[in-house]
Amino acid sequence: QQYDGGARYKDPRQPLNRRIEDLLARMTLAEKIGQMSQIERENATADVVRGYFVGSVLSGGGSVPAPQAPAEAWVEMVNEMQRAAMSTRLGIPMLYGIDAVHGHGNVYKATVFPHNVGLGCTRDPELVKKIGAATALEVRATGIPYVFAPCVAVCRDPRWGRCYESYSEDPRVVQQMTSSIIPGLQGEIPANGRRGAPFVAGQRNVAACSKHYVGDGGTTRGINENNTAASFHELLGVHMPPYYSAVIQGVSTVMVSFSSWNGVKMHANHFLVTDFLKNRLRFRGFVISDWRGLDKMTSPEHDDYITSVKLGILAAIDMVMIPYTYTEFIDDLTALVRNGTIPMSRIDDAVRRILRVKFTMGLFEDPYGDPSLAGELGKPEHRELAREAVRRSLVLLKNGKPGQKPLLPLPKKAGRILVAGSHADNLGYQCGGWTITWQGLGGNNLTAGTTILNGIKRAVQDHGTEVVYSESPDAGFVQRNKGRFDYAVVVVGEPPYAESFGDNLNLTIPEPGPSVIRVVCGGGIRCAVVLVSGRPLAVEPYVGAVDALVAAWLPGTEGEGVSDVLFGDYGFTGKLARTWFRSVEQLPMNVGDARYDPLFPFGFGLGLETQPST
Ligand SMILES: O=[N+]([O-])c1ccc(O[C@@H]2O[C@@H](CO)[C@H](O)[C@H](S[C@@H]3O[C@H](CO)[C@@H](O)[C@H](O)[C@H]3O)[C@@H]2O)cc1
Repeated sequence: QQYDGGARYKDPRQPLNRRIEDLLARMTLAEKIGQMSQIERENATADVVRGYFVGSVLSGGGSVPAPQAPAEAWVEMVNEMQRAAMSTRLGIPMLYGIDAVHGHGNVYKATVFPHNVGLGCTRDPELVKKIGAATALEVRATGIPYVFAPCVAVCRDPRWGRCYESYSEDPRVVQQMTSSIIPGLQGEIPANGRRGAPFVAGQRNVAACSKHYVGDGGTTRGINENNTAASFHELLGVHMPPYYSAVIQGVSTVMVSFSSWNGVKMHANHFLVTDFLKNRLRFRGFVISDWRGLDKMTSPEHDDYITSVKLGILAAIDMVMIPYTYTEFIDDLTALVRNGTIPMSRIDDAVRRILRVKFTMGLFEDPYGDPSLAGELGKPEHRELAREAVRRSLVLLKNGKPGQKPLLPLPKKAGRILVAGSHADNLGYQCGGWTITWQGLGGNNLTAGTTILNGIKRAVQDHGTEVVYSESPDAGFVQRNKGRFDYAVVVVGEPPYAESFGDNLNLTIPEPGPSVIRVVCGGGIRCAVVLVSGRPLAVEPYVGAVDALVAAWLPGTEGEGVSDVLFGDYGFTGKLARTWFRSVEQLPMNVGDARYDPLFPFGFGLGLETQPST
């Protein structure tokens, strides 16, 4: 059927399902399988996008058009690929996806918000919704309409390298944040919206992706991509609740986990993907695999690949993230359909879901990035929001030794103060993984932001206080000068990491952190220790020696949020969203467990009122 602008599916006045069915009926098998293929941007030349009818392109962690690429370069890159997609016979726009783990973290000069482990401590859904909206604007500033966020993992063991991507060990906190970040990213679903239907409000919002379905945070000893041994009841009670919330909020896509449930790979789990997510929860967006998720179904990886393709597509994965081996995937899936192993009805279900998301989000009407949004990237209002999130995420674990007055809030007016530690003046360390590169970086040149030391200096600059910074002062220095310092701030913690590179069985504070704590705090200077980490660490050996202890998590680019609270311009309001263990031998140990003997329990956090600046 024609309308004045061409085929019915191109007419935005047509009902959604009529557009979907009209387009589907026109598509060849090659065009359908192309829609199910997501390739890495490195391979997405115009010829490949056009020749394989590619439906989606992604940036893997750290995959950028050029180092320190500005928003305009991102928009041009995405639009060039889109022009190729729009030039195909049916002109189906491609969907560009990227991670937004803590803001638009891959992108130079984007606002980097606190990682989820800190946001969970705010217990502030409205704040998290605003972060979603700001993130959507920064992602759109680069011409991208789709993010692989939020991670809605319920991390049950801090030995997991991705625990910082999880809001909490408590599914209710994760649900609360999920129900906020998704409408922040996608926009609020309409009151009369169809349950489970994907929703994106407009061109200042992005399609979201709740991940990694399901049980990614429950693996044995927190081993990344490993097995989650749990009864169906426990899976439903601990790991599934955030997906109820995500579907209710109209999440557009769900990403399947690399992990297994009771020995069955999630990427091959028909019961949980089809029977439960699609049929029981009525999820009507599309299910996407993780990076090379079909390859990783077997050990060794990619062994008997065509069987993995069969199992994954029949489990009901709809779009496959095949960064590099897209020709093999396309050939294998084509063969499986041609020989009847995979029915065309399964392919049509996948393509309907993909088209439903693309039509709903207006991608056919607005396929290209909007250069006028470039100013949204890293804009001051977003940085102020991030600074507020840092303030609200800090958790005060100790303040004052027995019989002594509390150290915090620190007086701005002091003769001389010492700032020490590897994380005091290191923007990369305070951002953590998934920042500019997949694994994150050290140093202060990776992007724009303010370090914790910057914040301390600015806080005291008008009060005649001298700030002495020494990353790793030796005992002699401290002994010679201890009488000259009113107090010290010691900032230590973990270096950046992502995924399996962060798996850690001992969870000790990495050196030189403990040494600096011992030298400074044990050297007779009153000290506040600020811990920059993606999770609770083994701090019991040091708690007695310090005057104050603050969990800052991974605060991101706005380090002044830490000094705002250290000096009392704002109070401490954060509450632990994770149990703080005494010893790793206790793990896993979560709130509600019969055996529960934490150093600091779930929900703990000392309060501290603000004080007039002195
Ligand atoms: O050199 N090595 O050793 C190495 C190892 C593993 C790699 O594998 C790859 O590295 C990353 C960067 O290339 C990719 O982002 C993914 S991660 C995956 O990708 C999705 C899209 O980014 C995210 O939404 C998911 O949440 C996440 O689980 C993969 O792990 C790459 C290199």
